[in-house]
Amino acid sequence: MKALTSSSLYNLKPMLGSNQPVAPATATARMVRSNPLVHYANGSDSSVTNRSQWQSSCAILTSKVVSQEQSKSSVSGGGIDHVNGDNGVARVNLVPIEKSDNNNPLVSQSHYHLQKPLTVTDLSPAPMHGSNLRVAYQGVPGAYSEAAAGKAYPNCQAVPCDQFEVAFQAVELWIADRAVLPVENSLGGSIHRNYDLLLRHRLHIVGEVQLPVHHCLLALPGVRKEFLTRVISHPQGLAQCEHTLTKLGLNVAREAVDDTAGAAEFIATNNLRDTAAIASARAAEIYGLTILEDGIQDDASNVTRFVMLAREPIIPRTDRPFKTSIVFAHEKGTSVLFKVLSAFAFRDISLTKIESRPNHNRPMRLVDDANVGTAKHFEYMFYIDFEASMAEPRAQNALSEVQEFTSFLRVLGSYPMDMTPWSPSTSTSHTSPL
Ligand SMILES: O=C(O)C(=O)C[C@]1(C(=O)O)C=C[C@@H](O)C=C1
Repeated sequence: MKALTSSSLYNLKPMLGSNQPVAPATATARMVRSNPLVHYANGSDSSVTNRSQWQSSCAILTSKVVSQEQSKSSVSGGGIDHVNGDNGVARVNLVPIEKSDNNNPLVSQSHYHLQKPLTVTDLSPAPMHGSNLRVAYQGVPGAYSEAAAGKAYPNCQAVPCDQFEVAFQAVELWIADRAVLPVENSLGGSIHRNYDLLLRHRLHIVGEVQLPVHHCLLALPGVRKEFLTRVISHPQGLAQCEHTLTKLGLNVAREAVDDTAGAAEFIATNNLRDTAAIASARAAEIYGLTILEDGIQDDASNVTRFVMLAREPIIPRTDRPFKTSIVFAHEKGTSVLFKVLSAFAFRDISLTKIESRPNHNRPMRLVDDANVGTAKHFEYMFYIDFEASMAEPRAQNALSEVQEFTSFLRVLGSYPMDMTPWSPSTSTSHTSPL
């Protein structure tokens, strides 16, 4: 499958029907009520979806839309006649039900679904496993992100995207159902860009996976290490193998590319006999390269943590360990951090991650419940992951307190923890069922 690019997403819009963006049904869902929603003042908030796609997927829903202007425009195609705007609420007309064709099981089945009233089961979150789930990831086949998609959603359809931002947009535009996003590695640390993207988009974290990352040095068949003048990979791949490359005597140029498997593909496509790639054994298989060295990560227990993103949050539970991710800021500076940490310490809630991202010169537009927006300047945005479910009173109380200390607080998601024990990584070629 060809990787999605931002221009291919743009080209897809007219094909899907209307190219008018509209907010998804839960775009305004707030887990901590009366909390301001964040937008970038420069209008870069791209939490949009395709109107006709959205309408055809949910025939009997109403949704708050981005603006009255958008809600008033009529839509053609997608099986919905038109949408009326009224105080920012779009009413979706019901799809007319055609005469039933009892000889055609598909037609009669779809009518059955249209006529059947919604039940509690219909409203429960989509199953974690399902062969129909389309999962967007950054990279090309053979990338670790593809393996993470397969670990999170066995038998899913993995959708390659050329950039992380495109993976977010693929979900927002209903081209994919989930996106999988690397956020931190045990050797290379945080993948900062993805924290910024989590803030700028309105997707929800619905799960996490820890993927052991087992790197190989790949080259064209017949190439020996002595021929190499260059090693290419994703910056994280290069960082995770830095010392081993030096130990192997490979003091050659190191160049960063978009993803590890893309590096392998680049060597194969351009028949580069002086270049090696750091990538997975599966990438070697796909692009016809040989493995010069196996397991070249600097630490055997090299693990990358990925989060899964969806348009809707999942309902937090207490029957298994959950983690919750939040982002917060205060316009009066960073002294708030100590108070926030104490809200968790006081309730014995363990933190598994703290990240701060500078936010200078990026005013943000916060929207309150009355839809009134104000521009705020935050010097830093703080991200925290803590080990508790939003369904637990202690987590709810901690967040109420955090909300008192902060000018901006958003729950990015409350989701089941990946409890897989961290063990030395083995080859990832067998971990991906894709
Ligand atoms: O390039 C890939 O294969 C990816 O999936 C990206 C990525 C990352 O961004 O950290 C994922 C896992 C590894 O840590 C190396 C690279």
